[in-house]
Amino acid sequence: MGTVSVANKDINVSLAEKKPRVVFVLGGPGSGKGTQCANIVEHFHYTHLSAGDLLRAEIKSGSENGTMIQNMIKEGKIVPSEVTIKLLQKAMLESDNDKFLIDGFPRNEENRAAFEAVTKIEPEFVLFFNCPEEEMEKRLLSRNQGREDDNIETIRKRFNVFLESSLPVIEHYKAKEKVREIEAAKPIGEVFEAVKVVFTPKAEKVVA
Ligand SMILES: Nc1ncnc2c1ncn2[C@@H]1O[C@H](COP(=O)(O)OP(=O)(O)OP(=O)(O)O)[C@@H](O)[C@H]1O
Ligand SMILES: Nc1ccn([C@@H]2O[C@H](COP(=O)(O)O)[C@@H](O)[C@H]2O)c(=O)n1
Ligand SMILES: [Mg+2]
Repeated sequence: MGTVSVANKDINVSLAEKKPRVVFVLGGPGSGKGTQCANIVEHFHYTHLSAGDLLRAEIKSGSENGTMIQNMIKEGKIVPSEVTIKLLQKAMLESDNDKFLIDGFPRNEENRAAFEAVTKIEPEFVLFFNCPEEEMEKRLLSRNQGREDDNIETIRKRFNVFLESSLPVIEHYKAKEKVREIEAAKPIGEVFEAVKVVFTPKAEKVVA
């Protein structure tokens, strides 16, 4: 695998030439996407790109888009695709890896269509953490990571956005038979056992 570095201005090596393998990781707020991605990275050597984390880093960097992004996150709204896709493209180009977990993206139809049009990348599959709202709410209210959107008012807005805008994206991929659904309202270790089955190549699966 060739090293791709935006810092070295190696602009001739495009994302298309790199041909990254992408898994979209979706699920409601607090369903455990970030927690399980950390386990997948450790066991299956993917690079984890959380769209939310990239947007929060952009705010901290003092970027010209920072205030707009911060306001959108506080309201639980989806940031324009152009901004998020640029951050994802940059992160993929800067990585030496060619396998990516894209967590929390695409969040709506605009995200999905724009990513496909700009990058020409189709996900290998979509990992969907299905979790009841009641459980997600409990987890978010005790997350304690100082996130400005982990308050009950914003959490309710995020749940609405998930139902109205993100579930249709999951339906889109279900129609293409690309969704691998995981029951996420179980202890972290049990959820990961189900995740492992999805990521383990068929030939390696032991028949009991
Ligand atoms: N299976 C689980 N059982 C109990 N708690 C969990 C489980 N998975 C994650 N958590 C906890 O719930 C909180 C939310 O998890 P996490 O940050 O992974 O969710 P997320 O889907 O990435 O949420 P968001 O969309 O808000 O970023 C964390 O405090 C995490 O430790
Ligand atoms: N594709 C995305 C992903 C996230 N956002 C904004 O960030 C917030 C937090 O995202 P998490 O995945 O960390 O929960 C989210 O509520 C959105 O405001 C986005 O705009 N587009
Ligand atoms: Mg997360």
